Amino acid sequence: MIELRHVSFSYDDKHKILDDVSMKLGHDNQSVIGIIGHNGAGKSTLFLNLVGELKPTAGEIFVDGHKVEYSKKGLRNLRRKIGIVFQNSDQQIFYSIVKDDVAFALRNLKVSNDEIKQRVERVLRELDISNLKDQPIQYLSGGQKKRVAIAGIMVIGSEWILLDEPTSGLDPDGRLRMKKLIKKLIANGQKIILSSHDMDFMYEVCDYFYLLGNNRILKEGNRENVFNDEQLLKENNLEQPWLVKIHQKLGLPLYTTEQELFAEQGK
Ligand SMILES: Nc1ncnc2c1ncn2[C@@H]1O[C@H](COP(=O)(O)OP(=O)(O)OP(=O)(O)O)[C@@H](O)[C@H]1O
Repeated sequence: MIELRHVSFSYDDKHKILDDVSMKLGHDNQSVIGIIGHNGAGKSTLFLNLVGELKPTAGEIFVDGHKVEYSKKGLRNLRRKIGIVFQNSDQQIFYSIVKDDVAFALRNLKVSNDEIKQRVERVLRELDISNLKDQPIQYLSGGQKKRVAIAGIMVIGSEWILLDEPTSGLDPDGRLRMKKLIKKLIANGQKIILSSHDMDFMYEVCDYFYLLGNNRILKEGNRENVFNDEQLLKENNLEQPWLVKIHQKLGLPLYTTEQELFAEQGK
């Protein structure tokens, strides 16, 4: 579990971006946790605090009961536990060739060359991008770059993976692949924290939600709890997922996926 105790964060002295935020991420064995909130609500800032790229200006973060230490060693340990895939894949490209880039973190963690080769090949296969192995990253499409960035995190095998806007810039096929990938990661025993403005995607994929707004957690809970509150979503510039709209407006049961709806209603 990742626990935030009274965490505050500001980039400057004037504005608090996170103000006394307490969370117990994964407290009830949730495997995909969604962070939602309007533009500028502080989702990315929260993520950067979770991976130790930013240090809370007040409060503390605990991972599996251990307080996060901001020493070199403490941060190295944290990176083995929590990996992040940034919204903009270009932010995490370190080498020009795909296989070297994916191997980057493992080299830093002093993993042997043989093991690096094996792990990189396995992850590229899992992501269906083995054919890109020797390609220069600069010539890849946005969706392909995203998969390379994810490979670079998956290869570490960290327990937690943070995905900041994983569907931005993806076409419907890319979005579907992302859903499948998340399922695969969960099946591997990994846990995901997701942030996205794509409410339909979030609704379907996550099993617990935090709504961030006014620098605080305004609401947390399961699908039903969070997405049935139309007013709160509106106040936070968030759209209700279409499956929730048809539930509320047409009186249909609250389905989790489109497949579930069509299977039930088509009977
Ligand atoms: N490096 C920075 N220096 C100063 N202010 C920053 C910095 N990064 C973000 N901010 C500010 O912090 C606030 C929260 O930004 P953040 O990127 O965390 O929000 P977000 O919820 O991820 O937004 P979005 O949905 O648009 O991605 C915004 O007001 C933003 O302008």
